[in-house]
Amino acid sequence: MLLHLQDVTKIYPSAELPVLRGVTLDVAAGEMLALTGESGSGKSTLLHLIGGLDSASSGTVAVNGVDLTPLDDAGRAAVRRGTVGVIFQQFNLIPSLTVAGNIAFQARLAGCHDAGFAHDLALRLGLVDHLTRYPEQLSGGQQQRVAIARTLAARPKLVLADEPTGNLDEATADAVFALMCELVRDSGAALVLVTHSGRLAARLDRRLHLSGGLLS
Ligand SMILES: Nc1ncnc2c1ncn2[C@@H]1O[C@H](COP(=O)(O)OP(=O)(O)OP(=O)(O)O)[C@@H](O)[C@H]1O
Repeated sequence: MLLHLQDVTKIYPSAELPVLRGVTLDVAAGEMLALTGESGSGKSTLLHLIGGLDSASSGTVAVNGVDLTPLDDAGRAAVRRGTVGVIFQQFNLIPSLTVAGNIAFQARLAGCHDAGFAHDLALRLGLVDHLTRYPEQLSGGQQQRVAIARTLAARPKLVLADEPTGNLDEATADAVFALMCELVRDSGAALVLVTHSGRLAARLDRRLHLSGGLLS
């Protein structure tokens, strides 16, 4: 199993109640899953645990056969670099790098930069005329397409996307979402998508709902 969560709980030190109360989840290689839930239900928290950006209070989080729970921040980051790609709502591009530099950034960190593959992604995402521009010179939809290219250029086995089209108008969001799904599917990666949109969730293989700290 590419992703395996067993009885995962999360209690923030400053909070009285747990955000996650025993989440168990398996995601197979190549599977595309939507995670929905009310605001504050813990969707981003769960995604952060899967991506190794934070640690669980108890339970097991295993990515590609590696249990993240005993690892420190650096250990989790090492697993993430080689296996997991994250796409955020706010794009999170590096302002001082060009589009080409941003696309290559994560693949370089992961030690797998391939100029031909990066160019191919730029072509499919309609970015070849913008490669020498900087993020601030791009529209929101273009910036998110750069973020998608940057993530996929590192050839992750698992893509985590937190409201990736939440900052875009509906027409742009639909186009970017369709392109993201097509490219993730072609890459063979699995996708865990956090979304408020039932419409977008309906387009994926499987849907799970987070409520009261549990998945159903
Ligand atoms: N670092 C933190 N410290 C303390 N509490 C936190 C922290 N991060 C999140 N929380 C709390 O945990 C709960 C779940 O937050 P989370 O961001 O995971 O929810 P969400 O479902 O992603 O919400 P939204 O849909 O609004 O983005 C919320 O009550 C939030 O206030």
